[in-house]
Amino acid sequence: MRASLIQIAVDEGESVESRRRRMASLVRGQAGTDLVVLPELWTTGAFAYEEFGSEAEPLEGPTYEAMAKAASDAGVWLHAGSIPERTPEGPLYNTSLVFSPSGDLAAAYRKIHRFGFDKGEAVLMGAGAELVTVRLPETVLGVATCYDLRFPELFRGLVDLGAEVFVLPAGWPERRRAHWTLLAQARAVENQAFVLACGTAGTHAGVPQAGHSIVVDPWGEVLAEAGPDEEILTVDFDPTKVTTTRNQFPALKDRMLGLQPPRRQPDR
Ligand SMILES: O=C(O)CCC(=O)C(=O)O
Repeated sequence: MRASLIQIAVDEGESVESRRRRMASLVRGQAGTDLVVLPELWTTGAFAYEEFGSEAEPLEGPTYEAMAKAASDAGVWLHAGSIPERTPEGPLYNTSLVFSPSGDLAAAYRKIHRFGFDKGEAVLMGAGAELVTVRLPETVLGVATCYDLRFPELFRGLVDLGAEVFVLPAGWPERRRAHWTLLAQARAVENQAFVLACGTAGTHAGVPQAGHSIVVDPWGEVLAEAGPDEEILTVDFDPTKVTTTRNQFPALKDRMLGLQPPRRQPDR
């Protein structure tokens, strides 16, 4: 399979509309690739909290329309990164969209772990509650977003649903780039799965972005890594390596489920 991760720069100097047009054209340029992956919240920037409300769109809004068309023009599976989704019932969500090569929506995933502790996304957006996988002809994708990378139990849940390739759009800050690389490799090794993690470049809301989108194989080896600037990272990988790795080193079969807390010792 061939995958392309489009690490676009999200800078304040460019309007959302211009970046959306530019992204659609970059996706159209990926014809011949099987799977294209975009970053988290690339219309506004993941740290542009003040833009979330004004730039939020319904699920089938302008980004959906532009990306559905770009996927079908290029004939690719497109993980279109995420949008700030406005819902009729009120809350915003950080929602990822996955399109099939005919431009149909194959899946939508609302980010489960919101970043910011007591501010930013954590207070402005609602939490998703459902794990999402997408079946491609060659493999099964497991979908997660940015801060989710810090929560291994989410990825185990995706493995239990059959995921072999984790696709993770992000807007990871430069300040914690070492964690990004380490956690991407950890999620790959512990789950014996591919990790395709696509971040942004540039600086928005005063937060320099890490870039360094990365593709890791089920043995934890880095197949490709971008630099800090805008870049399209293209990689060829063999999804059957997941089954081979899981058969040759069957650590997942040794999982001990349902571990109990320690029994209380009697007082002496
Ligand atoms: O976990 C981190 O260090 C970064 C997470 C983040 O930036 C996000 O989820 O938007």
